[in-house]
Amino acid sequence: MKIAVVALGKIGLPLAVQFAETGHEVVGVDVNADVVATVNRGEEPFPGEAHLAEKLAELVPAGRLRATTDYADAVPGADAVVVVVPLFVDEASAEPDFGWMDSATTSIGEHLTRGTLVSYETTLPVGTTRSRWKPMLERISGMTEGTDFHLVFSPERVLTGRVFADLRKYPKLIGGLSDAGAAAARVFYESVLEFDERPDLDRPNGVWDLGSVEAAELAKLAETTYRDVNIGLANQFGRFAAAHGIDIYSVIEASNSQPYSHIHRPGIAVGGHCIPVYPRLYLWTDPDATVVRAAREANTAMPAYTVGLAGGALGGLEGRTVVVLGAAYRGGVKETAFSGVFPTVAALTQAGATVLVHDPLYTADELAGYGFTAYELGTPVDAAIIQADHREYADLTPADLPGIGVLVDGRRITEPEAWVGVDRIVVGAGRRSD
Ligand SMILES: NC(=O)C1=CN([C@@H]2O[C@H](COP(=O)(O)OP(=O)(O)OC[C@H]3O[C@@H](n4cnc5c(N)ncnc54)[C@H](O)[C@@H]3O)[C@@H](O)[C@H]2O)C=CC1
Ligand SMILES: CC(=O)N[C@H]1[C@@H](OP(=O)(O)OP(=O)(O)OC[C@H]2O[C@@H](n3ccc(=O)[nH]c3=O)[C@H](O)[C@@H]2O)O[C@H](C(=O)O)[C@@H](O)[C@@H]1O
Repeated sequence: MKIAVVALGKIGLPLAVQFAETGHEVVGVDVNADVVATVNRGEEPFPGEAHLAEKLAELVPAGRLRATTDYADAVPGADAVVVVVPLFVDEASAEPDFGWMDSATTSIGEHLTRGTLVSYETTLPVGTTRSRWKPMLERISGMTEGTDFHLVFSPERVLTGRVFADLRKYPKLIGGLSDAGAAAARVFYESVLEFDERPDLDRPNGVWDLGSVEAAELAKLAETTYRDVNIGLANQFGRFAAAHGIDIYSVIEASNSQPYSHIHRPGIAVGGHCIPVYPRLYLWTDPDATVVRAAREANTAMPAYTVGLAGGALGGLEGRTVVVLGAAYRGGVKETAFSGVFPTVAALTQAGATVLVHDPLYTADELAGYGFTAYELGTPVDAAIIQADHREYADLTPADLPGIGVLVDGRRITEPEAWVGVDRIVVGAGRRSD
């Protein structure tokens, strides 16, 4: 098969590699010429994805995978076009911003030929595939979906950093506009993916046809909104527990020892371009979903609450020097989309603190690009707030942060024994040391 993968980002590039590894001819299209050039050298454009570097170094020189900025070089004659261009939510209006996706869809439509399966994998509001992509592709290509080409939605559910393992582990959900489209998608995904056995599932692991594009769209929004709502609940429990001298982590461990409880972890922020965003895509079509809205509010309140913990312990933040540890939205990922670093720095600055930011994955110049002043370990500070659970932060000691009086651990990754003599506060557990 000839396959085009549209967007060689943190998801699209590993997908292109996966498809090439299963013996197909794969061309990746990206508008970023630097990304294309890097891939064509057989190198990875971003760090952190397990096995990506070695797979690229093998597949690209062997001519099994290449990249281009030119849709005309990738889409015509393709058996399948897989689209993973990001969709954004406009911060001010809370409306989805389809800009990048519309542009990609226009380019695909201009070069689409008969017999191609087009599969959108980007997370979408329910109804988008049918009401937006179908008419757009038909108008631009001059062809008819269902007879000339097939259009399906198949959400991508993998976690960055372990994409290749997750592709084997999770059922591949699909939804078509017709039975024939769904059948074509099944044939395609069964030929490019291999699935681990999952005795824990009621159905065999593999391609799961959900019967409609809308059901497949909702499945992705449901699982991610569930995560946000669950974390929102954990954050409310955590705030209550800390106020009552209870360690929520031991409570959650106890509650989750029974099979019907899966309470997530409280923390300083819910970041990334997925979990904080998808509930808003869901709310866009179901504005009455009060549970979803309340969880969003509970989670967005956490950075200011966490800064308040530091301020309370220091007796005010005016004139204090505070370092925020972690610019990334979670540990081990070089990504700042909706990261808790932004509201945390804003709240500290507003309270009059001098704010520094540290992240092992970012250079001082990169941090300056966000308007942050970089912090070097070993420089005196009054307080530190752990924002991202980078592994390195578990090993920090007060000697790394000379003068530190207060540590607010927003991710509960430090051990109390290492912080004797420092006022250590864990979000969700307060000052308890057990
Ligand atoms: N990052 C994640 O953890 C996950 C993301 N997803 C889905 O994958 C989508 C993509 O996410 P990432 O790969 O992380 O994004 P990314 O930000 O890593 O990469 C996006 C790429 O799209 C390219 N691009 C923009 N406009 C384009 C166009 N018109 N034509 C071709 N390429 C274009 C950019 O140059 C960039 O290389 C997300 O919106 C989400 O729906 C799904 C599961 C996990
Ligand atoms: C494990 C999982 O299901 N992940 C899905 C998710 O991945 P992502 O990279 O966003 O990470 P993740 O969800 O762990 O953390 C988000 C934030 O919550 C915070 N977080 C997390 C867990 C918790 O208990 N508490 C908490 O505060 C955490 O600190 C972060 O700030 O979104 C992807 C996507 O839809 O595109 C899915 O494909 C993935 O399967």
